[in-house]
Amino acid sequence: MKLEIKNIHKSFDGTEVLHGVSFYATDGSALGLLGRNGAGKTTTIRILMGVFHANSGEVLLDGAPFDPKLHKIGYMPEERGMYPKKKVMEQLIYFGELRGISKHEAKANATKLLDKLGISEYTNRKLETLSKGNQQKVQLVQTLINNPQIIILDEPFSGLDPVNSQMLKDLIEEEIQNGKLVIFSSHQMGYVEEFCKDVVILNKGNVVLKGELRSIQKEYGDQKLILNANGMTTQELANMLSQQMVECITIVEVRKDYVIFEMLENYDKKYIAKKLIDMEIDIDVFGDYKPTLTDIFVMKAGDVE
Ligand SMILES: Nc1ncnc2c1ncn2[C@@H]1O[C@H](COP(=O)(O)OP(=O)(O)OP(=O)(O)O)[C@@H](O)[C@H]1O
Repeated sequence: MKLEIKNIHKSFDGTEVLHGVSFYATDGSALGLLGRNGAGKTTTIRILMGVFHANSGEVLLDGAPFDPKLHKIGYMPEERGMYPKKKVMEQLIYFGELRGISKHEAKANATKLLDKLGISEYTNRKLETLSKGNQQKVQLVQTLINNPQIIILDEPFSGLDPVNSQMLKDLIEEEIQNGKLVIFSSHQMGYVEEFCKDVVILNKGNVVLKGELRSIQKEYGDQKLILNANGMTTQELANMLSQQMVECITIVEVRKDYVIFEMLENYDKKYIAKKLIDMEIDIDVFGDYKPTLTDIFVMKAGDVE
C-alpha cells in the first residue's frame, strides 16, 4: 500500500500556505511529518483526510484517487473531538459503531486497547474526570478502535509525560509491526527518530527534506568527524585545527562538547588520527559524526522550538 501526496498547493484567503508538497508513505512503516509551528503539517493532514480540498494536486492510494471515506482509517486530529461528559467505554463503543464495527467488537477492541495503555480502571468514568494525558490515550483508543489499516496522528505526543509517551510509542510500534501505514506529525524529534523509517520536513509550506531517516543521517554525517581534547576549549581546539590541518579538513561546527569537521577529499580517518597524535593533542573524543534528527532539522528548518 502506498499513500501519496502529490504536488499539493493550498491557499487560505489568497495566501498560499502549501507550495507544492509531495511525499509518500508505505505500509509496515511510519512516516514522521516534521516542521516548526505553522509549517503546514496539520493543513497537509487535513487535505489527506479530505477535511478540506487542496487548490491543486492529488492524494493517491496505490495510484488511484484516495477517498478517506472508503477506507478504514484511524485519524487523530489535532483538536481532540470526544465527549467530555460521556463515560469512556460508552463513547468508545459509540465511535466504534459509527466507524462500522459491531458493539461487541468495539467493546472487545476498546477493552484490549485500554488495557495496553494502562487505563482500564477509567472505563466507566466520564472522560472529563481523567487527566489530560489519559484523555489523550482514550483518544488514541478511539482512533484505533476499528483496527484501521491507515493511521494518521496529528501531534500524538503533545502534552504527554515520558511514561505515557512510551506507552503510546509501544502501541504505535505494534501497529507498524502489524503492517499498518502510519503517518504522524510532530515537532518533537526524539519520538520520530525512534521509530520512523521515513521523514518529511516541512518548512513554510515547502518540503525541505524527505527520505529514509537512516540514509539521510548517513549522508549528513558522511566524511564528518567529531573531536574533543582534554585541556582546551572546543573553540581553542577548532582554532588549532584550522591553523594546522587546513590542507585536510574544514571545520563544520564548534559545539560545547565537541568540534565537528569534514575531511577533504583524499583524506581518511586513519590519516587524521595520526595527524592528531603527531600534534600531541590529548584526545578525549574522536569518531564519526552521527547527526541526530534534531541536528538535521535545525540545518533544514532552523531552531527546534
Ligand atoms: N483554516 C485556516 N485559515 C487560514 N489560515 C490557516 C488555516 N489553517 C491553517 N492556516 C495557516 O496555514 C499555515 C500552516 O498551518 P498548519 O496548522 O498547517 O501548521 P502546522 O505545521 O500544523 O503548525 P503547528 O505545529 O503549530 O500545529 C499557517 O500559517 C496557518 O496560519
